[in-house]
Amino acid sequence: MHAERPSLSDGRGTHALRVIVGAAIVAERKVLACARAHPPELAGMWEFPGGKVEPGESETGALVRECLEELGVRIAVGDRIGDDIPLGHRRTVLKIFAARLVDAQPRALEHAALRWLAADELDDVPWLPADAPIVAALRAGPWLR
Ligand SMILES: Nc1nc2c([nH]c(=O)n2[C@H]2C[C@H](O)[C@@H](COP(=O)(O)OP(=O)(O)OP(=O)(O)O)O2)c(=O)[nH]1
Repeated sequence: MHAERPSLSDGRGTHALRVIVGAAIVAERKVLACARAHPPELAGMWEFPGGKVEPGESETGALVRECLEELGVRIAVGDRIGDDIPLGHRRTVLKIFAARLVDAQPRALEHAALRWLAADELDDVPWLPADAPIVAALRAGPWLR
């Protein structure tokens, strides 16, 4: 017997469910948006900082690690924003969490640029298409009020 990663069966075999986590970091009624530097097909599109949950890691743990790597900040992770978003044709979902800064100010260690956006500025940047429901939830919800 050995421990298995959570998995789903699709009738063609068993595949691990891959989870990408992202942080909607809110401060002073603005949310942090980050411009991707790579790969070329995603460069210039804006996203929430985050990345893949590695084997053995919690979703929250992955988000804290990614924000430290990408922005040089420690965050406190809050509630989910929106629902799971399926990404592409693979068994991958995107999950976004509200978060706040614990100490330092974010620096673009891996991104091309950072911007703090108020509710009425959310459309000022081209978000990755999958982020549209999250951007809509941020605009309608309590986080930026
Ligand atoms: N971090 C993040 N990824 C997003 C968002 N929206 C969205 O479609 N994605 C997609 C883009 C990428 O295909 C994937 C995340 O991959 P990534 O390359 O950032 O993840 P990672 O840092 O763990 O990857 P790696 O370079 O270490 O392999 O999820 C978002 O708001 N934040």
